[in-house]
Amino acid sequence: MDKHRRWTYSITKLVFWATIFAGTLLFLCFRSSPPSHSATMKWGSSNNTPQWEKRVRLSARSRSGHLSVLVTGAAGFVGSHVSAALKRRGDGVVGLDNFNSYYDPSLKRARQKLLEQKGVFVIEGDINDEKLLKKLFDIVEFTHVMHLAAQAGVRYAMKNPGSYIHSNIAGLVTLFEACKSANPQPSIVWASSSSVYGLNSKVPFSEKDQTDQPASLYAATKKAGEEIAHTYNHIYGLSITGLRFFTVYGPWGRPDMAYFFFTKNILKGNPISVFQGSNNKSVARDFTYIDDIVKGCLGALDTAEKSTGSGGKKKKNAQLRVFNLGNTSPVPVTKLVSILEKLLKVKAKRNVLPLPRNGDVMFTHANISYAQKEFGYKPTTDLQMGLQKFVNWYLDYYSIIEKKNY
Ligand SMILES: O=C(O)[C@H]1O[C@H](OP(=O)(O)OP(=O)(O)OC[C@H]2O[C@@H](n3ccc(=O)[nH]c3=O)[C@H](O)[C@@H]2O)[C@H](O)[C@@H](O)[C@@H]1O
Repeated sequence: MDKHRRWTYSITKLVFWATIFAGTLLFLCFRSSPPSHSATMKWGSSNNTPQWEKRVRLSARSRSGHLSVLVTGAAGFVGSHVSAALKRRGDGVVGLDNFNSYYDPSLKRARQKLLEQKGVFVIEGDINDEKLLKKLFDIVEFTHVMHLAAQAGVRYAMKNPGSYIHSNIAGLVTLFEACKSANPQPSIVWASSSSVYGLNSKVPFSEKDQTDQPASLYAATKKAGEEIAHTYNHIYGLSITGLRFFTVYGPWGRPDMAYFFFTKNILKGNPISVFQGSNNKSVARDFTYIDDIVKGCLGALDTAEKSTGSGGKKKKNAQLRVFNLGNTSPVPVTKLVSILEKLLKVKAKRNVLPLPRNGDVMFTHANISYAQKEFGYKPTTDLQMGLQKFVNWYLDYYSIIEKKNY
């Protein structure tokens, strides 16, 4: 072999092995990168691609005559249940959630996984992200927005007030801005809270009652949200419905809520703090089961009129509503604990403490006649039955063997 041929042979060999090496590397990269349906797909320049857009469109596609809904807070407790229910009946659903760590994000990921199996794409992104919202409204003509993303919890507001402003005020405004500029404008249904009744003592709570004495920053941000809704309805013709949820509980619930962490602590043999008012008065809540809340959310969506604005301008007056979604029968927290003890077959170690002045109110009690009249809202699950379903889920989800020491 002459010198020139040897040289060419070596180069060819080098190119051959370099190609094999690069090919292997590429193969390994693609194999280890998440598949397109991965639950961890995050919004950002790397996936703001035609493929990402296709997934959004596919998820938003509804059966003919059905709704196309953007659900914010879709990996949350109420959001995941509502998203699943909408998808089940043929509506198109795109979810949005920032997966923050206010409570265990692995529970949010598990909800997301379930939704993805049902064909609901949940985008990881924040409602404060204007660009993302604009992009979503550019890709899909959403008929409705179900806005459930929020910083929840009444007591946590003293620890992290900024998070309430970020999500419940700034986030709400960013979302309303995107909705008012969208063409067509969607109708909006969003989660307010029973906490807006604050120190109200007239029972049962009616939507007509005054709500100007919030007892927590959380309540104040929800009340502010109702006022902001009024503004966007008035100026831009957005159709907006606020739903005042009353202490929603059930399977896949929020670990920061009392019924949830009571269950955890009772099972672990840890003490629980049961709050009590002055003169040994029991604190009570109008606990409302998740399936009843979902029916209320769907009823509100189905009776929402269209927004009337376009190009950011109002054409005529649009619908503005607020509904209580409660159970109409308050139950003392002491009774909640007794039901849990029976269901878990474990005696709770109760520490009775005076109701702290950190946002809690003595009782809540919903008058639901308006929601009943407008969309036939009628809760059917009492606390005993609802907690039974929650406990079944809890034991299954956390794979805990029931203790037999009651
Ligand atoms: O419906 C509402 O408006 C609100 O309902 C719940 O707020 P809350 O009713 O305070 O629910 P929990 O935190 O689960 O408390 C339930 C009851 O247990 C009591 N509690 C709570 C914690 C505790 O350690 N001990 C205790 O006795 C509370 O005083 C309250 O009466 C949610 O956490 C809020 O996000 C929601 O907006």
